[in-house]
Amino acid sequence: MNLIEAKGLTKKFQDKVVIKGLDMVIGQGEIVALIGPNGVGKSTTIAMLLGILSPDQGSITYWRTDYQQHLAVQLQTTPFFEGYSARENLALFSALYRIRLSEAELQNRLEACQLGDTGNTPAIRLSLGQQKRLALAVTTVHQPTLIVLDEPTAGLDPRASHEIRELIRQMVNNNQTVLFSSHDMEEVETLADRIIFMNNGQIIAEGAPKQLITENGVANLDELYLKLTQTPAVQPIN
Ligand SMILES: Nc1ncnc2c1ncn2[C@@H]1O[C@H](COP(=O)(O)OP(=O)(O)OP(=O)(O)O)[C@@H](O)[C@H]1O
Repeated sequence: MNLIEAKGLTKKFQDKVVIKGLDMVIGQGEIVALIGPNGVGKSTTIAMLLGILSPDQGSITYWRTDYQQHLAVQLQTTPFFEGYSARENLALFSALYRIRLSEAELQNRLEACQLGDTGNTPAIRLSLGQQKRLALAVTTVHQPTLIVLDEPTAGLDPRASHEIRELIRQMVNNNQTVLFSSHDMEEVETLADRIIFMNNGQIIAEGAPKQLITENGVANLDELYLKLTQTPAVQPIN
């Protein structure tokens, strides 16, 4: 089943067309990586898919009409209530979603993201890796179908990044779908089932990491990235 089907999306800011007739499908249970250089339109595309921004042209079909209640979005900033502990933050976010979690359920959720021992620590005092894990716990407290993550491991050390990737894999094992953006090609290669590669407001390549590597005759995704984003060499004048 497809969760999202977008067709012919176009978006203009002032006079500049930043998304140019983009078609995109997100299937249930996938981990999809949206990649491409800075400023090519990834965030604009995500904002349109989430219904935050209207496309100037094109259409988006969702798997259910109340799709917004079954979405989670985690931006790079961590959205905690200052002065409250990790556990209290989780309880506050669940209240926002009108979900009542018992003390035992709160503890289970904290343990699921390796924060079982740090529930009483003020959220903003946690390490960056712990904060990112808590942010995942609070943004997914309502068990959403589709989770959108903006550079989920940006700024994290290798172990903290690994732990976030494990949480993302657990979500998909739990029948959730993840769409994430990243500039870390090694991460994309190990995590994504499918890559959507954008450049200049369009999709220029799409497929499983191994398939794209083979099709383009490159050794890895880093090389693919360089190949697909290279500017044409200046032609000598004869
Ligand atoms: N609200 C806005 N008003 C005007 N221009 C905008 C607006 N939002 C985005 N843009 C422009 O649209 C283009 C695409 O921006 P977008 O943020 O979608 O790129 P991106 O691929 O997500 O970049 P990054 O990887 O740096 O996050 C950029 O040129 C940006 O300056």
